[in-house]
Formats: sequence, structure tokens, C-alpha cells
Amino acid sequence: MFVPAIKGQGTEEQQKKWLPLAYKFQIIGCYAQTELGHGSNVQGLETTATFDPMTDEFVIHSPTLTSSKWWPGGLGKASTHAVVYARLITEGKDYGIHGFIVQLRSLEDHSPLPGVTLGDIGGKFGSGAYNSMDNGVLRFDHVRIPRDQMLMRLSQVTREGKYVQSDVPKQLLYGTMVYVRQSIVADASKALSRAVCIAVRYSAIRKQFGSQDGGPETQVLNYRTQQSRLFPLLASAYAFRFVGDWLNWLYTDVTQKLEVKDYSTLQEAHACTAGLKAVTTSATADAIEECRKLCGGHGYLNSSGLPELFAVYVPACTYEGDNVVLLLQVARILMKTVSQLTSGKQPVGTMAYMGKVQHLMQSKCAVKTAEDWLNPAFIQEAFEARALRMAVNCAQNIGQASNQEEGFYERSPDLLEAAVAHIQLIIVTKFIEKVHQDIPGHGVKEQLQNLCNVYALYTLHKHLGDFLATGSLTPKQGALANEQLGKLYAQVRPNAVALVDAFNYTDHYLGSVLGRYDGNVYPALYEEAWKDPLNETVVPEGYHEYLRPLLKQQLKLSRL
Ligand SMILES: CCCCC/C=C\C/C=C\C/C=C\C/C=C\C/C=C\CC/C=C/C(=O)SCCNC(=O)CCNC(=O)[C@H](O)C(C)(C)COP(=O)(O)OP(=O)(O)OC[C@H]1O[C@@H](n2cnc3c(N)ncnc32)[C@H](O)[C@@H]1OP(=O)(O)O
Ligand SMILES: Cc1cc2nc3c(=O)[nH]c(=O)nc-3n(C[C@H](O)[C@H](O)[C@H](O)COP(=O)(O)OP(=O)(O)OC[C@H]3O[C@@H](n4cnc5c(N)ncnc54)[C@H](O)[C@@H]3O)c2cc1C
Repeated sequence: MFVPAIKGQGTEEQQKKWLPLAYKFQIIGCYAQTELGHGSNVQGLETTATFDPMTDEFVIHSPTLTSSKWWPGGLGKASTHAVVYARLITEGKDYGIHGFIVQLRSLEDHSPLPGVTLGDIGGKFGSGAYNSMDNGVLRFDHVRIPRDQMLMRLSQVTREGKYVQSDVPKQLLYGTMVYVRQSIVADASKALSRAVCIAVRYSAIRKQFGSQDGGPETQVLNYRTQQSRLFPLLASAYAFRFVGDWLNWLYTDVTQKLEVKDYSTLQEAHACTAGLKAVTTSATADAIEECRKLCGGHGYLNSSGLPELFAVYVPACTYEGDNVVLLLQVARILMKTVSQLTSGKQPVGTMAYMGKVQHLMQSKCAVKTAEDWLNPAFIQEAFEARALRMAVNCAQNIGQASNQEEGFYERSPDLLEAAVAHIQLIIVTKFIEKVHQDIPGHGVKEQLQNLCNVYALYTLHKHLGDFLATGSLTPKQGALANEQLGKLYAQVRPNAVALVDAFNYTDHYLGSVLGRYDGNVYPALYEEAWKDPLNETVVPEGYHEYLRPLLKQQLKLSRL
């Protein structure tokens, strides 16, 4: 995040100076934005950067305990420098949050520079899983940096202390977060596909019940309940991969437009990265835990690979923007778009469907049979109608409040659901678009088509209440979708293992005795148990101190 911050907010001169140092690890940087008292509310940060025209320097200061920087990854032990976000004060005026490059530690002996207090914030969730990351705390006591270490692409402070705003939107200050959020979506698919690969392979090996005439028991993967819990997660792993690829394209496109001062897609990039980051990370965190349960008792062992994956993954719901806060950003943009519909302004990009408001508010889903749900046009329209109607309902309810802000506050739980509906529509749409493309490999397209339908119909089934409450579907059509879903699971089953093998993960990368490619699960579990440090001694360390006195007492009593 140190590098993208300098790339996005530094001048060419600043990039030339700092980036080569960072690339060659001659300096190590971190992204110091969040404070003890404020993370989500970036405008509420308290650290100050006051310009001193006498010396041509900024004075970086932490005025309160709550202004201590808190969480930056790499800050605790490794970083020599940070991009620090602070309130810029010049000529007695507060100009809000800006980025500054600040050296924290000596390049000679790594000791903190004068006026800098720093350290690690302590152990984190999941007994050590994420503790290889040194998340840090940082305080400044009037630390001076040269004026040219303010990141000056978006605004400048002159030698005399005049504040000058460039003709670029100030939201570009948040550009680093947009960049990382888009990368987190692709990473969600990686984490989810790891968990799903473990659960599918193990479910093909694990057998319980169902033996007839002394024959083999049933592979748990053949149980309908196992399929209905697992195959939607498999489909989600593919869905997030495709939407992640698309988001990466969108981000590249926006970046190219920014270079020629075209800011027209900035809002779209913000809404899509924020919303997709929120929906995909929440779904992935829940899915990893579901995969643990799908692997029964053995899933709870560290050697299954799932506990560590979960512990490392869950903070993704919080870092780079708390998921609820991000979805409320999407909701704000949805409400803005709905309010502009009457003025004739045509929504664009992923909001374009809202332009069909007249049709979608009244349309009736034409599905009559379960097979009808295999028609992507029906799926697409059902998701569009649900998302639009939820957004319009929210807008109408907000409109009845005494003022907009109050209405938004009161309706925020509904707004959250409207934002999720909009984002799920994007995921479904991008999956449908993907399977319409030429896909090489015999039968591959058909498999992806199945997964696309599973993702869409499972999402529909899970959120059926939304579809019914908005009148986008009838209860009968909801039931038909569920019927079709069951048929799709049966079609996915024969290829389930191949569909996870296709992720092409090595055993080393998976790190799971349950997810081994060769399926040799039981010998591996048995062998792994003997690696437990508790098994280094046959008689445990505490035996003489704690167990023996108890046992001897029992022995004495029994002899009486
Ligand atoms: C063996 C086990 C190994 C397992 C490994 C397995 C798998 C891998 C697992 C995990 C790894 C996964 C991924 C790894 C990749 C990367 C992650 C790594 C580390 C994470 C490091 C984390 C870093 C951080 O967290 S940095 C800090 C992040 N902080 C935030 O996100 C703060 C959130 N808050 C905000 O963004 C803002 O405060 C706000 C909420 C948007 C509010 O802004 P504000 O200005 O106060 O007000 P508004 O009125 O709402 O907005 C004003 C205006 O601006 C528009 N806007 C807002 N944001 C943006 C934006 N980003 N871009 C463009 N425009 C924006 C907004 O719409 C509004 O516009 P308007 O005026 O037109 O209405
Ligand atoms: C592992 C990890 C790594 C991190 N790395 C970095 C880093 O490198 N650099 C950095 O600067 N930061 C980093 N962070 C900090 C991270 O970005 C913040 O923790 C995150 O943005 C959430 O902010 P918060 O902690 O202030 O949560 P809060 O905003 O305090 O959230 C608490 C609760 O309040 C709710 N809430 C908050 N505001 C609203 C609202 N307006 N409406 C409704 N509900 C609301 C949230 O939904 C949540 O339930 C990291 C955090 C973690 C966990």
C-alpha cells in the first residue's frame, strides 16, 4: 500500500525519488492511516501536519492518545518509512486529510528516530495465524519532515505556505484503497477455492452409513445435503474469480481514463470495488467456516488447513473498509442514482439496468417450469427487478423522512440489503457474460454454465424473501428455482472433484491432509498426529506434579 499510495498521490518527481528505493528494499514502507480512535471515518483522523514556513517543514504530531496510528501492517517491527495520513494545517487553516512520507526508523541501526514512538499492537485472533504480520502503533512528538515529503499530486503547499488544490477530484486521496479493494476480490476467490478444494476432495474420500449387503458405505459427497451446502460454495469460487477478473479490467480502465483527466468512471469504480469487496469477503469468510463443518471432526484439526485459513482470512471483512461501512457507500450511490432517474439522467455502467425503471418496476417473471430457470434472460431480469425495486423502496421511504440524512440513518438496515442485491446482480451478470464467451476445452463451457446457474439460483433461493417481498417472483416461481437447483447439483456431482482439481493447487500450497490430491487421507492424518509436540514424551510433563498425586489418592482409597 506504500507503493500504490506514492504512485497515486505522489508527483512524478516524488515517484522518481521514492519508488526505486522501495522496489529495491532500500527502504521499507507501510500505510499509516487508521488511528486508535478512527478507522472507518477517515475524515475524523486527528494526527496533524502543520506547515512551518520558517523552516520549510511540516511538523507531524499526535495530539491525543486516540490519534496514535494503530494497525498499519509492517509498522510494528519492519518499516523504516510510512505514508502517514494527517490533517494538513497551514496559515492557521485545517485543510483536512493528506498523505505525507515520514521516516520512522534509522537506516543505520533501525532504531526509532527522535520524536517517534512505535511498536507492535499485540497478538491477534486465531492463535498466531496472522501474527507473522507486525501490525503497529505509532505516535509523533513534533516530528519535522521537509515540505517536499507531502504527497503533492492532488494538492500542494507552496514555499510561502499557500494551499493550492489541483484540478483533480479530492476523492483520489482514497485511490490506494480502491486499488487494494479490487485485489481483495480476486483474493477472495483464491481463499474460497482453497477451502472448497479441501472440502470437495475430502467429501469424496469420507464414507459414512449406507452400506448394503456388506458393500461400501456412501461417500459423503453423494448426500444431497452435503451437495446443497458445498456446490454453491464451489460455484461462488468460480463466480468471484470471474467478477474479480472483470473488476481488475474496470480498475485498469479507470486508471487509464484518469491519466487523461477523464473522471467519469470514478464513482463506478468506488461503488464496484467497495461493494464487491464487502460481498465477496463476507461470503468467503462464512464459506471457509462452512467447509470446516463439511469436513466433520477432522476439519477442526489444524492439519486440515481450514482453521488457519479461516483465522487469516476473516479480517478481510474489516480491513480495507469495514464491510457494512462499504455497503452503505454503495447504498448512497444507489440512492443518488434513483433520485436522478426522474431528471432523465441515464445511469451507466453497472447501474445501467436502473434506466429500465418503467419496465422493471412492473415486469412479471415469465418462468413457468423448473427448466425455464436455465434461461439466463429470466435469471437476469429477476435479479434486476429485485435490486431495482429494493433501491426504489428505500428511496421512497427515505423521501418520507423529515430530512435525507435522518431517513438514510433510519433505513440503513434496508439500504444494506439493497446494496447486497445490487452487488449480487453484478456477480450474476458477469458470470452470465463469461459463459457466453468462447471457452476452450471440450465440455468446459457446459460445466461453467451449470455453476453459473447454481450460483444464481442458490443466491435466489437464499434471498427468496427479497424476491417475494418486492413482487419480482411468485412463491411458485421460487419453488421452481429450488427444484431446478436440486437437478443442477446432480449434474455438478460427477465433475465436482475435477472442478476443484482445475484450481491446480499443489498439496504444499493447500497445506491440508484432508485435501491431498492422492486422497490418502487416513494414513496422512495418522502420521500427522505423531508430529504433535505433545507426543514427544510418552508420559506428559505435568504427570508427576498434577496427575500422579490424584491417581495415587484414588489408589489409596480403592485399597481401603
Ligand atoms: C496458511 C494460511 C494462509 C492463508 C492465505 C490464504 C488466502 C489469502 C487470505 C487473505 C489475503 C487476502 C488478500 C490480501 C490482499 C490485500 C490485503 C492485505 C492487507 C490488508 C491491509 C489493510 C489495510 C487497511 O485496512 S488501510 C485502511 C483502510 N481504511 C478504510 O478503508 C477506511 C474506510 N473509510 C473510507 O473509505 C471513507 O472514510 C468513507 C467511508 C468512504 C467515507 O468517506 P468521506 O469522505 O468521509 O465521506 P463521503 O461523503 O461518504 O464521501 C465523499 C465522496 O467521496 C466518494 N468516495 C468515497 N470513497 C471513495 C473512493 N474510494 N473512491 C472514489 N470516491 C470515493 C463518495 O462516494 C462521495 O462522493 P459524492 O460526494 O459524489 O457523493
Ligand atoms: C488485519 C488488519 C490489518 C490492517 N491493516 C491496516 C493498515 O495496513 N493500515 C491502516 O491504516 N489500517 C489498517 N487496518 C485498519 C482497518 O482498516 C480498520 O480497522 C477498518 O477500516 C475498520 O475500521 P475501524 O476499526 O475503525 O472499525 P469501526 O468503524 O470502529 O467499526 C466498528 C463497528 O461499527 C460499525 N460502524 C462504523 N461506522 C458505521 C456507520 N457509519 N454506520 C453503521 N455502522 C458503522 C462497523 O460496521 C462495525 O460493526 C487493519 C486492520 C486489520 C484488522
